[in-house]
Amino acid sequence: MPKLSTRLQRFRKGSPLSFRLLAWIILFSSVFTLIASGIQIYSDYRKDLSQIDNRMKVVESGYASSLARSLWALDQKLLQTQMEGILSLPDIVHLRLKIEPDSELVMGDIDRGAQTRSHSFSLVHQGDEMFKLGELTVTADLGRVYEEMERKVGIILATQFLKTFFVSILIILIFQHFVTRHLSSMADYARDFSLTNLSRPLVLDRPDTPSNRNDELGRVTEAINQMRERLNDDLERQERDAAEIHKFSKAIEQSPSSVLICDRQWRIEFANQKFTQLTGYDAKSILGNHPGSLGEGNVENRESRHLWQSIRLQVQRVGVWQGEVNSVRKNGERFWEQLIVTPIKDASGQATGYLILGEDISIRKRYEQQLLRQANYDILTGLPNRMLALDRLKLALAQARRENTLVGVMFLDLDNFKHINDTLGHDAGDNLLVEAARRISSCLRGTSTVARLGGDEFLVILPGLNGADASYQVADRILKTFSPPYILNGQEVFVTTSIGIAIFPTDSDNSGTLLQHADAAMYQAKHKGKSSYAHFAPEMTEVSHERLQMESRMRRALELNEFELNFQPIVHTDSGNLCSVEALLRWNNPTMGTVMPDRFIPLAEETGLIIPIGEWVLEEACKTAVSWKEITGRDVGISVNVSPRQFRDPGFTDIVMRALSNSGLAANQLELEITERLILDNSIETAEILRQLDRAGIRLSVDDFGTGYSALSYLKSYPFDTLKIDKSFVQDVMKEPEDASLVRAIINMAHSLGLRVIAEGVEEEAQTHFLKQEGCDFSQGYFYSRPLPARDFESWLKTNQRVQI
Ligand SMILES: Nc1nc2c(ncn2[C@@H]2O[C@@H]3COP(=O)(O)O[C@H]4[C@@H](O)[C@H](n5cnc6c(=O)[nH]c(N)nc65)O[C@@H]4COP(=O)(O)O[C@H]3[C@H]2O)c(=O)[nH]1
Repeated sequence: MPKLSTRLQRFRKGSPLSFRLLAWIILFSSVFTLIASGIQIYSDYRKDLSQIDNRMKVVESGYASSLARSLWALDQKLLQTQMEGILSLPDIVHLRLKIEPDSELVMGDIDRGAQTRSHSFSLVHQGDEMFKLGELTVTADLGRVYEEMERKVGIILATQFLKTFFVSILIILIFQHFVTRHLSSMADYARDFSLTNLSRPLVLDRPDTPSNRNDELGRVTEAINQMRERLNDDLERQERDAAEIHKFSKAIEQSPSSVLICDRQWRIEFANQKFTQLTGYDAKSILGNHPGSLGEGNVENRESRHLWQSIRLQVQRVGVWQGEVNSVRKNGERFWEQLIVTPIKDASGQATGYLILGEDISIRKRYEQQLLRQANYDILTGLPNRMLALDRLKLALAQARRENTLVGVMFLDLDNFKHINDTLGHDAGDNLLVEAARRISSCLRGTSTVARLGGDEFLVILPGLNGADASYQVADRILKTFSPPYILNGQEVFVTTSIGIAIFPTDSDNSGTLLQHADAAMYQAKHKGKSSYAHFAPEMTEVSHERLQMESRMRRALELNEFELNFQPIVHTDSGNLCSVEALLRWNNPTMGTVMPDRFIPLAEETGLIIPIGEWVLEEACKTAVSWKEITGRDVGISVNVSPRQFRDPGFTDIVMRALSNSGLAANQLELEITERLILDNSIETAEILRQLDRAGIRLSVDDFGTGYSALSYLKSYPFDTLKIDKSFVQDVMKEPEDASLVRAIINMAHSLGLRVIAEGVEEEAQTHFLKQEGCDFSQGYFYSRPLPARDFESWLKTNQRVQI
């Protein structure tokens, strides 16, 4: 409780309401008191007057007969005594007795100016007859009554005023205690109220009881505190929003991607630092411009106009545009960027602007082009490789079908290449291949294709022929260009070639069969004597007899239990500790011996036998992996190769899930290795199967990366966990700087896509140092262990020092 002095001070200074209240209470109560007192005084006055009247009536009733008797008896003395008796009565000051007929007796005095009241009555003798003897007029002085009234007025006014004053003070003090001081606190609170002290609630100096909480002050306090809390919340939200906005704007400003924000009319409103870095345009200088108008002359550029038109349409229809764009920097230099364009929508879903995110992918593009070259061209000769040659062959066949022409397919093999390679060395062999490629190419027209299929095998495709003769002429020309000697290691060497020819559509209308026929014809040519050509004839298919035999053996191999799995460890590159194991298939045939997968898997694929074989591999691999837990005391993951044919089989996912449930292997311990070629078909089914497997928790890896069309951008679209760099790159990292830079780029890019990397074919320690330095996650190769049969691999697991158990 504040001290009395403080309360008084507050009362005087800070409580005008109390003062005004006091004044009004005094005024009203005074008026009221005055009216009440007036009524009271008036009624007392009336009472006094009626007392006097009564007294005079009492005189009449008490003295009239005795006075009449005294008059009748003419007893003057008695009359006087009686009149003196009347005069002694209070307030009676004057008596006038008129005696009949005409005498008068007066007693007492009346002060001049005095207020009086008189009462007259007749004095009558009551005998047989009634005689009026006289009349007495009694006069009373009202002076005492008036004095009394004045005194009363004084007393009443004084007491009423004091009473009113003190009651008012009391009321005020009570009011002040219960109301106004709290109002003052509220006023002080409201005066001090600011956004900086929102956490201090308003607390009134009174007990916190339910009744206090529910009265008006309690409710106002609660309302103020609720308002404070709301403000507090709003402020906090505002601060949070501001912090978020600040964070986002910083993130956008410092984003590693370039960011452009455009308004609804595609006018640039904002560009971040990265955009300036990437394009050379200062943000301020491009505000208001269309993003497609940047770059000299771009406004006029039809290509750019079309591009932005289709971007605009797709964003409107689909809600996003994504693609790779060849953009121009301010200095005119071109670069590749990956753009994502999305609308910025308001709460009602209306586009209020557009967000354009850009990422410089020039390096990736360069490597993709390099990889593309690598995948499609033979590095040594610069000629298309097998893959590109097959593509071209398919194109040529399609064109020939449309134009009704023939296509010549030639298979070439250098007759004594192996001997030259062995005797003169690999460099001489390489030089020979380069020169042979040049000579073959020199015999062909622009539309023809010459490709190196591998080793010393070349393929020539002659599209748009009118007859088979044209292909014989080309074959003759080629044989002739081979006549001059080759200079290898300073020596003249004579090299010949054998050519097999198959013609579309007479020999086959299918590219694969055409190649087989050309191959068969080439063997025929070789048998005929070298340096010749042969056109395919059906008898030559004998060659495929071997294939048929293999196929029928393979059909029985599963029943006869001829398949076996070998296991090769995959280790952590930095520690050499075991990470997981790859299962590799072997076929132990009594006649053919151990057949390696490269020999029989393509045939298994072609014949569809890969599906039951693949199922057996999955079952066996999962079961074996579970059995290792007893040896190592921990889960060991297993990688299983899946061929495209197997993958596209409708029952594939069921087969995988069954293998997991039969063996009890956890899904995340199984990794499926899928070749890069499979992703290239880019079909919806492929994507869906991959996603199904991913959802089931199975790990997915891209195998033989670098041998197909290594488009890293495709990898983004699929849920891969791991990328396996093909051994052909890894094996030469210490010899070929180009391979080293390619491996480095693949590792970096895979990491940037969130993929882990396995290097295959690690054979030397130096390679492990290189891979460690480049941050390659895992390694696999003969350096760690060759693929081993199950029992040998178990011993490896038990004895290998590097295994962390
Ligand atoms: N030069 C060299 N080679 C190394 C080294 N380390 C491992 N390798 C070999 O590299 C191949 C790695 O397997 P891949 O790339 O998946 O290539 C495999 C895979 O694509 C396929 N394959 C193997 N088993 C299966 C299977 O069960 N199903 C299917 N569909 N394909 C399989 O056959 C291919 C060849 O298998 P393998 O002959 O066992 O050959 C294996 C392995 O023995 C090394 O340091 N140097």
